[in-house]
Amino acid sequence: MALPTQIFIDGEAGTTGLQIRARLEKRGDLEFIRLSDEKRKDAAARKEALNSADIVILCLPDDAAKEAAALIENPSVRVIDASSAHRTSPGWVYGLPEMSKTQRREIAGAKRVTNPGCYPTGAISLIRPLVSANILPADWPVTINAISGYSGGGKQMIAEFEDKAAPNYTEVPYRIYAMGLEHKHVEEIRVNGGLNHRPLFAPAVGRYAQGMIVEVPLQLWALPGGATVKRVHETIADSYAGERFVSVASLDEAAALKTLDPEGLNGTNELKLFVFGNEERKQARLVALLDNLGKGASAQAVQCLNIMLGLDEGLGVNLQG
Ligand SMILES: NC(=O)C1=CN([C@@H]2O[C@H](COP(=O)(O)OP(=O)(O)OC[C@H]3O[C@@H](n4cnc5c(N)ncnc54)[C@H](OP(=O)(O)O)[C@@H]3O)[C@@H](O)[C@H]2O)C=CC1
Ligand SMILES: CC(=O)N[C@@H](CCC(=O)OP(=O)(O)O)C(=O)O
Repeated sequence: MALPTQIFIDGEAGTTGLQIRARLEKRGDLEFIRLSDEKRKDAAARKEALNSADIVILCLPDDAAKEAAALIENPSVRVIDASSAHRTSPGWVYGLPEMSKTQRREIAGAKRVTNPGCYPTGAISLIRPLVSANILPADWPVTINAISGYSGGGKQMIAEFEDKAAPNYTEVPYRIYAMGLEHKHVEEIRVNGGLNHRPLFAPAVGRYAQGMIVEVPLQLWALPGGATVKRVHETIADSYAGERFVSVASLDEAAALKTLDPEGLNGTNELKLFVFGNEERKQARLVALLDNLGKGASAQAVQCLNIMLGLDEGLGVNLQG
């Protein structure tokens, strides 16, 4: 019988780390290297753990994730980084398996996998198939609107919204942010979406813990080639046919919806895409629904881990061959 895979989650006490741990806890094929509370930020203890694991999962702020990656000297250690430190770095494979027909295989063989950002998971999944099909020119000035639950900001933002004793405690119901147009996800979306120009990204956070909606509005009449709602939907749906964790609502299902709840997929690794459109007006709203801590972080990291371990995702894809 094969020995259990040794896993070290650096940052296990944080929002993403805790959820990864909870998802993996009962697995008999894995064993965990853990540091005591006093040692979890001790560089020497972390270095030893980082170099003893088969697979390390980094659930740290960006600077600490860069530091952790640099501490790894053992060439057999494989890494999944949940932070945004390496999202567009050379030598790191982007951990969104459904992004292209070859991505799953690249993840399976990778030593360094960068887990996608929560907003980029939704945005790239909507944009990339349309750019690949030449419906959306790579030069198009894309806009992305989004709302996330406050757990997207990690322990600090959770305290801001939940802990009345926190210095910055707030009861605000909704707020926009990143008005300086320098959000850390923009370049990641541009590169993996296949765009030539930085999309205009308008995120917001709401007074609820978890779940997000990412939206790309499109004036179809302005697109060269004059795409229809039907063609946009078909193109996106075809891209994810047969995928276990990404689904595309039919146009009828989308048309029947009066509202959409950002918490609808909480606790899952699912991503659901919608094309809301009006053929006569030649306008569409492309929408992605996901859990920022599920497909947007922890559950996605577990999916990458499974692919790296060569485990069957139920898709009939042979990654070992
Ligand atoms: N929350 C989300 O929706 C998503 C988060 N991510 C990314 O995942 C990463 C973790 O985020 P999140 O879990 O939300 O953040 P948290 O702030 O909840 O957790 C970060 C953890 O890292 C620990 N930590 C900080 N510095 C060090 C260090 N030098 N050595 C060891 N441990 C350290 C913190 O310790 P302490 O407990 O003492 O503060 C904390 O436990 C971030 O890069 C984030 O951008 C990615 C996708 C979505
Ligand atoms: C609501 C909120 O603040 N969300 C965070 C993004 C979530 C996150 O941690 O992003 P990564 O996936 O890149 O690590 C933000 O906008 O900075």
